[in-house]
Amino acid sequence: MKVSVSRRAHFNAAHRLNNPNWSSEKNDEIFGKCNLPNYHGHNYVLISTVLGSIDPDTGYVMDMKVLNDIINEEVVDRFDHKNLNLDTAEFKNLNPTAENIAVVIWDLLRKRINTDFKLKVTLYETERNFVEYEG
Ligand SMILES: Nc1nc2c(c(=O)[nH]1)N=C([C@H](O)[C@H](O)COP(=O)(O)OP(=O)(O)OP(=O)(O)O)CN2
Ligand SMILES: [Zn+2]
Repeated sequence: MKVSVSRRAHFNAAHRLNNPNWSSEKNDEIFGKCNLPNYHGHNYVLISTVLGSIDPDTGYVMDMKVLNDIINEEVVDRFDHKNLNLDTAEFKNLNPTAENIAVVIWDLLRKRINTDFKLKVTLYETERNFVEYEG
């Protein structure tokens, strides 16, 4: 029997979508206002979901306090109030789209969560735009 546990977190960050191999005209055509040179921000909402068996001793799949500590250490401390393009190593050479941010976050969390568990991240960039990644 597998059960999932999820933890919601949030971080605020600035970004600019840009492909350095394209002309400014093409970047404007593809990314529109998301390519504006002075960056813009989002209130990102991250839902991290761990799927596994219930430990008969604790009744937990995974202690959500431990999950919360991992999310804070790996994601919130790293990205909150940062300019993703300028301030983070992860997006120096990677376009900080919601898709790429979700994959980067999944990789960071995956290293810290027992491989007995499946991991899924859902990242809301706006109230209406969200992406999901599960490896
Ligand atoms: N596949 C993707 N498409 C888009 C991404 C992305 O990361 N992946 N990102 C953007 C922009 O960065 C931003 O998310 C769009 O913001 P906005 O147009 O303001 O989106 P809203 O849902 O808040 O606005 P609406 O009022 O619903 O248009 C664009 N595309
Ligand atoms: Zn944006």
